[in-house]
Amino acid sequence: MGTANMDMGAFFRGLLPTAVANETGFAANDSSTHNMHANVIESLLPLIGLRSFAPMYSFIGNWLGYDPTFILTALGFLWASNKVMRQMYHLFYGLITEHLMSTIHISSTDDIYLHIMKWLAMQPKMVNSRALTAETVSKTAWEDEEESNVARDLSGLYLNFSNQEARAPPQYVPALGLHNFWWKGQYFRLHRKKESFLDEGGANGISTFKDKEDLMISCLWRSPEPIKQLLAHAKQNYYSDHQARTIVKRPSPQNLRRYGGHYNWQQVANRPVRDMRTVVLDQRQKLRVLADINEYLHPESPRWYANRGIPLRRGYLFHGPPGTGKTSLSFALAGVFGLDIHVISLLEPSLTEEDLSALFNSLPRRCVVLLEDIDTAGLRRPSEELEQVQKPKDDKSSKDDAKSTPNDWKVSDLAKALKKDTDDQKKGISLSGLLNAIDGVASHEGRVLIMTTNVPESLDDALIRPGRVDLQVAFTNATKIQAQELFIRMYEGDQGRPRHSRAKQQEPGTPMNGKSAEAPTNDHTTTAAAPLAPETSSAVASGDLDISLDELPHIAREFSDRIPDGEFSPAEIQGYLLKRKKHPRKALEEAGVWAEAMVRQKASKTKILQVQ
Ligand SMILES: Nc1ncnc2c1ncn2[C@@H]1O[C@H](COP(=O)(O)OP(=O)(O)OP(=O)(O)O)[C@@H](O)[C@H]1O
Repeated sequence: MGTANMDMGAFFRGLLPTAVANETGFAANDSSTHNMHANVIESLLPLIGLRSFAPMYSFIGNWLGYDPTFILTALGFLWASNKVMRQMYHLFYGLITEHLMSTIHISSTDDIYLHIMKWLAMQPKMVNSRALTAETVSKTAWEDEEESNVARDLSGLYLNFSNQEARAPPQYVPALGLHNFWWKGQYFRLHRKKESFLDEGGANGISTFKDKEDLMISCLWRSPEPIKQLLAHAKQNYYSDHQARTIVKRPSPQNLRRYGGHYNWQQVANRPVRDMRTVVLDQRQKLRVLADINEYLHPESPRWYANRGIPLRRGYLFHGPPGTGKTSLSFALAGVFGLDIHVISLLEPSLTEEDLSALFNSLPRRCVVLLEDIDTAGLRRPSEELEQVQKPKDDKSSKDDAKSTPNDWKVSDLAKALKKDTDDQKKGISLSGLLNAIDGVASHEGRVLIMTTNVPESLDDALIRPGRVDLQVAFTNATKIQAQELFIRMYEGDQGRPRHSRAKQQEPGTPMNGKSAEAPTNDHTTTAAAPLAPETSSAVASGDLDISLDELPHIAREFSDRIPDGEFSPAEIQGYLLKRKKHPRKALEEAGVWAEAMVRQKASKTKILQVQ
């Protein structure tokens, strides 16, 4: 017991090194002091439940041959110094962060978040970080792709994209947590963190937890200037090819729109700019619109308008039959002025008048707003129009209805009644709602508003009065000159390697290679099965045509002679040419037959094409 007491004293000296700092020696000679310690320890042991350790402690001491107090003292010292170091580190770090570092916070709901994440994904330095998040990269149809990356099927004739996902490497971005990186010789710290928040009033009014991410970028500098430079650089990088692209935005889904602001619009496409030359339209009309928008967007315009008390807005009405180029011109205009295009269709069922105002309210300073189908505002819903169209066809049934007594009941009556009920509930955008959005308080000044319609006559005068519509552009079915231009546009781009030598050897009007006009004109026509074979990649890629460059204007003129004036929309002519996109001569030869068949089809109002 005495030994145990003595050992326990040593044990406590180890546990409480500061308290026993002046005590030295495992076996103290001073027995009175020793006894006093022993008593104190003996009385403390039951309190701290260490009595059971006493035998083990003496056993370890005997086994080691020296007092375990030294080990415990050393461990205690390490633990304490670790604590002190940590505290000092935090203190030091806190002081540096507070006085020598600057931080900029970025919310994942802001576009800057996209800019910086795209830039980070492109930084090999960050990719070398040991904590990364891998992301699947989905490419758009417009992104360049090497032909050698595309596989073919076993026959070698058809392209095969079954392995395209496997070939696309993931993209790596810094994972959640702290990262350090250097840019332009400057140290940056990136803290990526995620927070959950309770989203009240989610879908069907059910509250759900949602994630929100934040980025904190800090630099070792007393001003955030280096971070601002970094963000500006990331933004520039993000928009590096913006000049050659048009960003298309549409209203976000309803559940996102209720967050307002930035959430109202979502990018749906980022496509190459549409060249103005590819829109076939009367040259004077085109130039007039271009000049008008150019003047309106001039930096001097806001002051000019303000000085005269005129609201800074400009509206355009593009009207004409379907497929005549209204949307195409809008996109080409957005491309010319480097503006994003915000497309709203008034036929969208979930769009309310409040939404429309909110959408106009959250437009950027300069942009093109394309309001499609404005004739549907405040007018009959399309379903009702359909009913009207169907009525003459249903004459027989209406006669039957007349014969039937009021007591006769049909299932179709119930269906009609139910449909009317839902249509009444779904009122859509009223005319006043649309006018409010266009020029009410919510309207954003500075934007280019383009409204399109197929039925200008049905528009309310209020909608097209000056101030709301400042310039009207009429689109018509293709004239002969436009058909000729469409023909040239279709084939000139692919004139990369015209077969001058081969073409020159031909008699004018003689099909290539001496084959009949009906025979496919690529080089795989020697076998009976060849007409079914697709054009091989080399033929498609090289742009080989069955005519020469010099012949194109002449053939285009001949083609336009075979197309009746103002009968077909540019979209119809384009569709015809697209089916013969490597065979302008064939397109010329078959044009007459196609035009006749189309005229017949239109006259008979059938939707089934006899010739395509
Ligand atoms: N004037 C034109 N010049 C060049 N291409 C045209 C022209 N008109 C139509 N097209 C082609 O036809 C297709 C449909 O054109 P677009 O969508 O611009 O017609 P739209 O008048 O807006 O039709 P809708 O009234 O049905 O919306 C596009 O592929 C476009 O390239």
